[in-house]
Amino acid sequence: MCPTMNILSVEKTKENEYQKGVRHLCESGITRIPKKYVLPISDRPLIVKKQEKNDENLNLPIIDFAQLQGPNRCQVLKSLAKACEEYGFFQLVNHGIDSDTIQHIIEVGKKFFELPFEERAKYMSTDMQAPVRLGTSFNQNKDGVFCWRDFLKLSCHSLSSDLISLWPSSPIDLREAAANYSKQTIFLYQLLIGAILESLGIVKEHINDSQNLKEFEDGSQLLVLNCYPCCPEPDLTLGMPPHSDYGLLTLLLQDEVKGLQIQHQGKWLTVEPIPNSFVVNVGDHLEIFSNGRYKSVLHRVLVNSSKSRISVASLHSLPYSSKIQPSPKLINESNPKLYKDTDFATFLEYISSYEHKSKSFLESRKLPS
Ligand SMILES: O=C(O)CCC(=O)C(=O)O
Ligand SMILES: [Fe+2]
Repeated sequence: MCPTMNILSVEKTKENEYQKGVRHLCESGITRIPKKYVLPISDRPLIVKKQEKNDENLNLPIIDFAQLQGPNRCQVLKSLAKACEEYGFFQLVNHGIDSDTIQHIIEVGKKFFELPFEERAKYMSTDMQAPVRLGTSFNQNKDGVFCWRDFLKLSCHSLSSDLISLWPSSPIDLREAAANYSKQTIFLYQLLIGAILESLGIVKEHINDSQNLKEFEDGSQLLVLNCYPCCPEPDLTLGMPPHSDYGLLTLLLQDEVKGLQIQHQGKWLTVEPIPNSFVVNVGDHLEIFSNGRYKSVLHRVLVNSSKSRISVASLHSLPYSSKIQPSPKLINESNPKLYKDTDFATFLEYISSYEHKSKSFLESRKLPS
């Protein structure tokens, strides 16, 4: 074999290995990260020293869900609107989902990623639309530099027993934990999106037939279990690159290990985990629906050398038959329409065909001002 062929086939073998994920890579006992994961200097995180740490920690606005359901609703709706406008993020406490349900999903997530590679590999797919998909990086079909994340995506669209039977059978209680978690987060989401519409001044009576409340309540749900293994060189890579979430709302559960950063006033700030809370963020579809009033904000994930981290993102979006468009209720002479209408199929094609980074989808939808 000629030397160039040899180099090419070695590179191809390495590429195939990286497709197997970060946990698989770590199991080989690496002490440095392969070049495939090393970001260009300008994209690397600046991991700050201990004494400066307080400056970059962020206490997100806190929304008390129990208060939202009580006599103080009006006041809480105002705080909700402010959080969605200024941060695009908030922490939700007193949400009513019991701590057993929460611990259970985190536990099965940890156990799943600890399974032998062959067991996990059954669920690998590079098809972005697969109902169950174990994958790695951000978009492993497209990413030039890989990020330090493995994930399991479970589609929860109309939670039928046929769908659940496609989910991993190991660990033994994964299906039960994920189905229970899905039901409870859908319920929470429905109450929360109702409150968000109300905070935008769109109450039930004002929702017209073309975009009725049911569309918001009956949308799709995707659960993403994210696993970020310990990384020997955390300042050279990221667990997730800067991105915004595509849907209406994301309910994120993180374990006690911090890593999530959001971009706020031009700075990357680390979100302090609060036990038993959700980090909730506005997605691209809600930014469009609100005609830019609520912000879908860039966020990314740092990794660290001593602790692996698990998070569970529950992504809620409109049904696949819907049009993604600014609410006519929020458009008037002083608030002209800022985004084009998009049908869901066009949107899905967009996210699977582009390297879905930064705010590129939103940028592509902006109307010239
Ligand atoms: O793991 C995290 O903290 C964030 C995950 C995330 O941004 C996502 O799944 O879209
Ligand atoms: Fe995200």
